[in-house]
Amino acid sequence: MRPYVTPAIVVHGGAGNLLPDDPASSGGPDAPRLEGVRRACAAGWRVLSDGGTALDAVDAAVRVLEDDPTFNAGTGATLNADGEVELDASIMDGASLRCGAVAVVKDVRNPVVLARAVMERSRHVLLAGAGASAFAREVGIGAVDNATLVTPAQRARWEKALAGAATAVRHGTVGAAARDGQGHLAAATSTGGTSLKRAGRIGDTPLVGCGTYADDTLAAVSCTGHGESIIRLTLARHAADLVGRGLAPMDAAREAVRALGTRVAGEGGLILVGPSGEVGFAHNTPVMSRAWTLPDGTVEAAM
Ligand SMILES: NC(=O)C[C@H](N)C(=O)O
Repeated sequence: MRPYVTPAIVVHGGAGNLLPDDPASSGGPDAPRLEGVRRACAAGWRVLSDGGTALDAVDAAVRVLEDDPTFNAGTGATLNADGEVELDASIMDGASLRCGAVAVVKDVRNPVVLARAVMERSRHVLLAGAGASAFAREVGIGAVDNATLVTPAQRARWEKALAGAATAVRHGTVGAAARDGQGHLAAATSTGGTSLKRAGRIGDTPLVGCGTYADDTLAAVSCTGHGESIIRLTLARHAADLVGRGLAPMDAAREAVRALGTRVAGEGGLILVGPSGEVGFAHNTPVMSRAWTLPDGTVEAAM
């Protein structure tokens, strides 16, 4: 039996710009984005402190963020060029290296739950589109109308963007990485992708090794930012490898994000947890909302 170690969790609510119409622009500790990542981190911590697994903790934390309309995932996700929500998500267990992912899902409220079902209840790693929806129904995940995932704020942004009035590029994905009391790692990521993306576009989030990676011997990582750049660098695996090569988690996060900028001119950020439970995060965008726990369970948050 492995000795009990102090659990740790870190979550993010996306890297990007702070827009004037962003509720977080009002600043202060209660701004919705900070409040959201704090709540998600606390939800994950509750699972860990009750003796739950890292996998359950990242699942719980990401679900909170998917249900929070402030974030670009689940309800409140950004709209594609056709004005619809198309969701991507993935989850990975660092102990077994099992993983599951879904892409281009239009009718599921919590894509991270479906990604986990792909991991645990199918023979596959990644299901997309109509096939993912059919699988959701098979495992008892109910259908929601696409319109219920669209918030008035995102509809208004979409209309502005179509009219060419929106200038700022905005990313925003959600994710979590955790270590549990047994020392196992897990990570999960969920997104609506990039705004005005072509229908059918798939970003880094559901691609294991790109948007998400977890290996008990390396690190658990969740990425956010320009998906096409992140894919080219297989950023999550790259960051995990840096920890594996001996970099401290914070240094590994910084080095991986530096490479994102210098090698592929990509914008984004990432969070990670190393095997020791030390967390790391970095971004090269103006902001990245994030929250993490201290060993006593206190939640810290920053933009
Ligand atoms: N919001 C994001 O972080 C975007 C996501 N990485 C994607 O490209 O799909």
